[in-house]
Amino acid sequence: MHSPADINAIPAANGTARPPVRVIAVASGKGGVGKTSVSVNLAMALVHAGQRTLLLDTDLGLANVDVMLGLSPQFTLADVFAGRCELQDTLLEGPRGLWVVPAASGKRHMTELLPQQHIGLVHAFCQLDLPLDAMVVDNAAGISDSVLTFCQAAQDVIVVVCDEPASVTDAYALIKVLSRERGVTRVQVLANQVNNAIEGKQLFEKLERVSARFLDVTLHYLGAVPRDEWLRRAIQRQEAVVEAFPGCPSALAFRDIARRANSWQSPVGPRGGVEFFMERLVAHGASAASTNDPLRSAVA
Ligand SMILES: Nc1ncnc2c1ncn2[C@@H]1O[C@H](COP(=O)(O)OP(=O)(O)OP(=O)(O)O)[C@@H](O)[C@H]1O
Repeated sequence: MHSPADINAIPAANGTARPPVRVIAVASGKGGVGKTSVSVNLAMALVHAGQRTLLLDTDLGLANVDVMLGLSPQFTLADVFAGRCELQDTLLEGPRGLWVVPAASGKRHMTELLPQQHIGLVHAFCQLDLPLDAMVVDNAAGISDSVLTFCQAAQDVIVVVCDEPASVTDAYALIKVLSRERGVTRVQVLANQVNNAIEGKQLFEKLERVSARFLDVTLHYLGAVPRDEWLRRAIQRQEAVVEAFPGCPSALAFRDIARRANSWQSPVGPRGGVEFFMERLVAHGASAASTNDPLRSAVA
């Protein structure tokens, strides 16, 4: 395993300078609000917009990106951590050349990545020689260390919220921890399963009011995805709705959101590829590790 300091010594696989990859972390606090649907469709919509995109499933407890896309992984991230394969072996090619790194479903003991595993992941990604413009990270529900570390390392965090009291409360809890404990100053809010545009905006305003009062974070309204029967049908068909039913309301909303994400300021960093994100991941994972139970780290 590599220490955080070693990471700077890891060369890009082909030694050439590449522009930094735009990394977008998708999280929600509460489960079941549509985070994976958003990740899958945003990634697919970015591909439609000409962005070479990788979708990384980091939900090691209840992974389902591959199921949503009808892909059959032979290996998953869990196999990488167990030393059974290289990260390269987990790569799946989805529709239109979307790259997918699946996680493993039902591994209850793997719901949390240890700091060393974060570092191992960094090393593996630095060796992965994929030409990429964007990476979408589908996080687990909740506010575990892994979720916080992935969000903190990404250039942008999308918090998915829907019109249920628990969703709003949990989204606020996530934003609060990201802001207070991880120094995140900017969060994109996406309202999912809304009945109309006004409902989406009101949901955002509710979160914004309370955040502006108590937190040092700026919330941006990324937009709303309507509650859409076509999206459910696409899930049944194991396809992204932007692929299966490109003219339906949710697909149009996802395309709009991808357009907006494309207009965000590009990341700047001394190194290219995914190294920018990965170095941040290691730095933040390492600082989180220093507050962790040393016994827990020692058994990794
Ligand atoms: N915009 C939408 N319109 C209609 N149904 C939706 C929409 N978004 C999500 N759903 C429904 O909600 C279900 C849960 O969505 P999804 O699996 O994306 O949520 P999640 O937040 O990732 O859940 P988990 O936390 O369990 O991973 C989907 O199976 C789908 O039926």
